[in-house]
Amino acid sequence: MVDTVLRVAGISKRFGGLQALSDVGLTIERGQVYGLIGPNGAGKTTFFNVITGLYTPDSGTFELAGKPYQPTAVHEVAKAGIARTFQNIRLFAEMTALENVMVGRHIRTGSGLMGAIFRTKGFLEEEAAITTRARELLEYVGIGKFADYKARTLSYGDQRRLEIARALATDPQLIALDEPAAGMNSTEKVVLRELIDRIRKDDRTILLIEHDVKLVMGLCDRVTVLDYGKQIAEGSPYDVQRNEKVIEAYLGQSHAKPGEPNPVVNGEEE
Ligand SMILES: Nc1ncnc2c1ncn2[C@@H]1O[C@H](COP(=O)(O)OP(=O)(O)OP(=O)(O)O)[C@@H](O)[C@H]1O
Repeated sequence: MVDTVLRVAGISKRFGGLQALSDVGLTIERGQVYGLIGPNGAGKTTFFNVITGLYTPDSGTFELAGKPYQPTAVHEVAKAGIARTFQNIRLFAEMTALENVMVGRHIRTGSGLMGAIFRTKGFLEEEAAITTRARELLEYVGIGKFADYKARTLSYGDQRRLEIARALATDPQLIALDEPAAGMNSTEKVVLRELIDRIRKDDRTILLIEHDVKLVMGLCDRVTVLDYGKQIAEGSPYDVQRNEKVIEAYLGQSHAKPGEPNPVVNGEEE
């Protein structure tokens, strides 16, 4: 049986005179890594911001794990089951790596403020469970040894992995990664790729915006391509790389000049 995690349809979003998204829709099945690509300014981040409740869309319908949801507030969307990372890393810089992950986990806990103030037995047990889970997740993403380091002291690649651990801590239906490889060197990218592969194998579902086309094509089961806010292709990486409209969209931008290797076809974009 096909198990759909995210189904969105007819998403449009306008900023003043600019149509940033026009009637965009996609369906992501459980266990898929789904890629969202497109030249600069195509609308990828706007799409992420709409489905995660940061921007209010002008139109669109949304369904998460078979239930309609309204992406009206970020915390509601997180509770509903979408966790995300950001293009510009957003960690609590002065908190430790462990504390950053614990913050993510608190979304799924119930002791509340009174429990915290009076340090009830239930609260203390819950905190212990949260700490254990947060440590496990830091190990899982490969930065367990930095649990007690302040987030700001971690390398760029490790901060990105910490963001992923924090997102996983919410036990999401869908984990949305906004350019996870941005600014990484090639060694860090290999490690990231292995991590995303492992997350998928552990039965998670991933939506990925990424500029590194090689990474997208190697990892994703399905890909949607946006250009000027419109969906110009959807399909397997193999088909999308050969789609005329996609090749044109990338050639038409600064990504590659005519006569130079096309990043979509050759998967060489950095
Ligand atoms: N808050 C906003 N207000 C006004 N215009 C916006 C806003 N956010 C995005 N835009 C515009 O919407 C269009 C789509 O931008 P968006 O950031 O979604 O593209 P993108 O595909 O993520 O680009 P990039 O790959 O460069 O990150 C761009 O023309 C951008 O300038």
